[in-house]
Parts: sequence; C-alpha cells; structure tokens
Amino acid sequence: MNQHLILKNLSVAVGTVEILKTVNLAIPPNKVLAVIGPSGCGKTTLLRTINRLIEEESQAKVSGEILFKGKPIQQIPLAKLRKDIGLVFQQPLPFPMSIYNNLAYALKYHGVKGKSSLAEIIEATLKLCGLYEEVKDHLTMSALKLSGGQQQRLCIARSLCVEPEVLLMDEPCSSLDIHNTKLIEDLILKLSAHYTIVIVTHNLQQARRIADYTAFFLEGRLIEMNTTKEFFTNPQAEASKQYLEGLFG
Ligand SMILES: Nc1ncnc2c1ncn2[C@@H]1O[C@H](COP(=O)(O)OP(=O)(O)OP(=O)(O)O)[C@@H](O)[C@H]1O
Repeated sequence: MNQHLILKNLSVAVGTVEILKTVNLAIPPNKVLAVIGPSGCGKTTLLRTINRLIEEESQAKVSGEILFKGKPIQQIPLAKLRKDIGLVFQQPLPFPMSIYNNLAYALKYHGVKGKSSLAEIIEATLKLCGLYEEVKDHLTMSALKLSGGQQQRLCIARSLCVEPEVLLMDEPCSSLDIHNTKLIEDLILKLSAHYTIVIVTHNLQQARRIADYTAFFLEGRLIEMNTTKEFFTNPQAEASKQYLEGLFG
C-alpha cells in the first residue's frame, strides 16, 4: 500500500524528558488511524512532531525520520507542510474574527487559487462540515459567538478549506457533548474517503466506532498497531490486553 506518512525510528525529547522512543509507524492513506494510550504516553507530541510544531520548543530534540509521500518533512517548506497536514486541536480555537473570515484568512494565507471564488470554496467547505445551514445567515458574526461544537466544526472547516491531504486531530471531541461528538464522528467517517486522518482519543468506544486502524502507545513507545477490529478483539501485546481490560490508564 502506498503509505502517506512513514515514521522511522522517531524519537523525541524535550530537555531531559524522553517523550517518544524509536517509533516506527506507517500511516495508511484515506483511512482513519486512532492513536490511543494512557495520559502522558506521547500522543499529542506525536501529532506535534508530524507537523513540526514540537521544533518550536527550544529544548526539543527530534531524531529519526518522518517521510511525507516519500520526502523527509524537513525538506518541505513549513507553510506547505502545515497546509498539507492540518492540525485540529483539543479546544476549538477559532480566530477572533467573523465566521467567513476564519476560512478566508486561511485561504489567503496559503494562497489557495482555484477555479472557484473564495466565497464558493467557503460555502462548499461549510457544507461539507455540516455547518452551512446553521451559519449561512450569520457569516459576518464573530466565530467566538458560536457554540463549542460549532466552533470545532469551523476549525475543521478552516483546516479543510486549504485542501490538505492529512488531518491530525487531537481529541477533537473532548470538550463536546454527545450530540456534537456524533456530528464530528460522522464528519470524520465522511472525510476518510478523501483524507488521511490521525485522531488522538481517550475514548476507546470512539476509536472502535470510527477508526480503521488503532495504534496503542505506552510510555512513548508504540506497543502495537493493527486494524481496529483486530486490535480490540485480538490484541497481541500483554500491555494492550491489560489496557483494554482497564487494568491501567
Ligand atoms: N514541552 C514539553 N516539555 C517537557 N515535557 C513535555 C513537553 N511536552 C510534553 N511533555 C511530557 O511528555 C509526556 C507526553 O506528553 P503528551 O502531551 O504528548 O502525552 P499525551 O499522551 O498526549 O497525554 P494526554 O493524554 O494527557 O493528553 C508527558 O509526560 C508530558 O509531561
């Protein structure tokens, strides 16, 4: 299979703290990969390393390799890397501007040009994210006035409007209620036909519902990755079995 993202012997430390330890992982294209594991096992750091946010920490040391479509990510201009690999944070972080301008800003920043006008791209992306009907009469309203669930869908739309190939999502539903969680899970399932999605989640049921593959981390190491079905029904490592039984984490 043509892998989109390949992590080879990836280790990450910040100062004296070793966070990720010799991680080898091939992330399949146009699938959903859930990254699970107990608090502090390095899930967020994994996402921050893939889009090079971790390097903004002065004490960070990254070794090993991350290949995006066969190319080391350091060789890809940073703005392009972050356009192609979007990151959605745990807390929705809309820009303090209008709903429309949240997307227009991203489109202008990344210089996205296409046959469609800015307004057409924005409308299509809001529709894709199931937000258009809710906001079409309030596009000039501050995005900060939206509900938490709407803000998160807007942040996903902001990442998507610049046509990424990969979407990294760090516990995108952790601050949302069941209804908004379901809307985002349905959106992830719909998007997975066209995007490679890596989602960090604490919610094992969520991983079961939406992920094609699941990767289990413990203390900075990848313990195992398998299809979600296989991982949950037939975990290979003793640590995975114990985690699934709720013995720790
Ligand atoms: N910038 C940093 N400097 C020092 N230590 C850090 C830094 N970032 C993360 N860590 C440490 O690295 C470990 C992994 O953190 P990370 O946030 O990646 O874990 P996580 O699995 O996402 O945790 P959680 O599930 O609680 O969000 C933790 O022990 C954390 O304290």
